[in-house]
Amino acid sequence: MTVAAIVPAAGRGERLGLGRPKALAVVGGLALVARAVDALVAGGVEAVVVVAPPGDEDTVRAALGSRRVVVVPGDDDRVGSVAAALDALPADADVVLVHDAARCLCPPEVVSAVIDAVRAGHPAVVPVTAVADTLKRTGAAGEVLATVDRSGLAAVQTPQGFDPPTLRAAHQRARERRAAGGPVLATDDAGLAEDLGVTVVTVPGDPRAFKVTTALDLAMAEALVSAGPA
Ligand SMILES: Nc1ccn([C@@H]2O[C@H](COP(=O)(O)OP(=O)(O)OP(=O)(O)O)[C@@H](O)[C@H]2O)c(=O)n1
Ligand SMILES: C[C@](O)(CO)[C@H](O)COP(=O)(O)O
Repeated sequence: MTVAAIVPAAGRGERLGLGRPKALAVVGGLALVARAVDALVAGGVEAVVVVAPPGDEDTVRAALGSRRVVVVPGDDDRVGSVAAALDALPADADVVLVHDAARCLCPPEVVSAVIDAVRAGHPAVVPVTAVADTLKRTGAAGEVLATVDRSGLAAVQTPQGFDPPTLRAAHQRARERRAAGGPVLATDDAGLAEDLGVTVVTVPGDPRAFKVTTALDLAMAEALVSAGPA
């Protein structure tokens, strides 16, 4: 039995604005995608499928160096990119993680906690952190409509863990919804599993698993790597 992972790295990184795919941005001398793969392997992942921007597969392979990964081309959105990797998973995988290349500093302990929870029998697992800010619902003109009770809310990170049939069924349902002209509203894989009626459980996430989205995030990642192990 194998612990496998899909690393969606096919985004264009518009909000980071480097003019090249975000997964190829470098922190402490290593591309984000290489750091994300290393974190997964350190946490117990044995086989990795990286999803590259179509046309940039060789550049992504070069950034990954000698790491033993399969690289496949992605799609227009994250859901499509993860789906594009499903057929490249090892046949004997009993756990599949999906981990954003952009969450490049995820501690290995988070990875292993997600794997352990799937192996304990949970079909879908997400790492979460507490929400620190007050949350408000706003209207079209930016006016505050209501204050949201944050006590029952959590911020969701990756890696998200699944038993393979659950992840495949979740993406099959998403494909069917798209084919029928309906929207795919989920912004993560666990959301697709929820759409199937699967109960998703949580494990503790970690602030270091933040998603590099903007230039400030990239600067924070660089500072954390320069500061050394926390
Ligand atoms: N078509 C896409 C879009 C996103 N992703 C991946 O999904 C993760 C989370 O996406 P996000 O942080 O939004 O990355 P980008 O889409 O690159 O960012 P932006 O929205 O700023 O362009 C990233 O690792 C990204 O590479 C992907 O594989 N395929
Ligand atoms: C999958 C994710 O990282 C969980 O928080 C998040 O939903 C990705 O969102 P994005 O808009 O594709 O960056």
